[in-house]
Amino acid sequence: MVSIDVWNASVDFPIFDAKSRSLKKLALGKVGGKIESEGRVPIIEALHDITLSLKDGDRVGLVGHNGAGKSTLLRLLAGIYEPTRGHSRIIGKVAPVFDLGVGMDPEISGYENIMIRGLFLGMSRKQMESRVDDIAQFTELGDYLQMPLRTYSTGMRVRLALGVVTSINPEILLLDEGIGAVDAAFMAKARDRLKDLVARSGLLVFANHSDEFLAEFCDKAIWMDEGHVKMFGGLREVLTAYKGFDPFERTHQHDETPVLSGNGGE
Ligand SMILES: Nc1ncnc2c1ncn2[C@@H]1O[C@H](COP(=O)(O)OP(=O)(O)OP(=O)(O)O)[C@@H](O)[C@H]1O
Repeated sequence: MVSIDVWNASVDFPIFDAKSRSLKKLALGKVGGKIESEGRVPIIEALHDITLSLKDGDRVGLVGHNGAGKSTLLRLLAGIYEPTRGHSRIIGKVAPVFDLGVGMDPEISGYENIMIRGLFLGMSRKQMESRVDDIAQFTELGDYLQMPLRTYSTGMRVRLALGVVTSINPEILLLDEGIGAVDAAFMAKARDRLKDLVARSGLLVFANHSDEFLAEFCDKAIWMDEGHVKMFGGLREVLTAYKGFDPFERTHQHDETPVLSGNGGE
């Protein structure tokens, strides 16, 4: 059984090359973590005193303003960052999908990149060999798959990356935004694969600014604010508190299917 537990965890980033004058300006800003500048080296407190318990079957959306700590929290949950203070325990194999381009080599072909990216996400060579035709077909990239990745457009790269990501069998799936940049028809196709991917994942944490995406994949949510967990609960309850209105309200009485009234909280 997979699980992630975090106890009173904080993540600090000391900034050795910051200028004190620009720091004063930053202190007036609304976004970002808390900046402590009393010592000689300013420290950004990206996460502060986080306690969380996630278990098998959890489908958790992650919301919050820019710089609230969502990406840093995902990296803590992935075991990429160790807590500066506090503890974390991750049971299960993590597939971190933070940047669709990570693990891709521009100089090798699309086919070779499918293999490399799959291995990077924890699959074996054999598993990837059995999936490569299906992935190739999904991407609709045809002969381009034999060309080096550097010849691809942004949308073509995303197609390739989405093909690989949606083919894996993750125990713990951590998704950061960036699942965009493809045309609408392809996105509709990718959504079905994403749904299947989430269904076979043990545990999902998904940072996204779109209510629609969150409603499709998650039933719980964490609201991050200035490095703190401001709220952790049911998706609807958390989104309502975060946005100041209920995004599912219009359909509540007559229909269980949510019709959403807007995107993002920013
Ligand atoms: N590598 C780093 N070095 C220094 N500070 C960092 C680093 N990564 C994040 N931070 C700081 O930590 C805080 C949280 O950033 P994080 O990227 O986790 O926010 P986020 O909620 O994912 O934001 P966004 O929605 O804009 O992507 C911010 O104040 C940011 O400046």
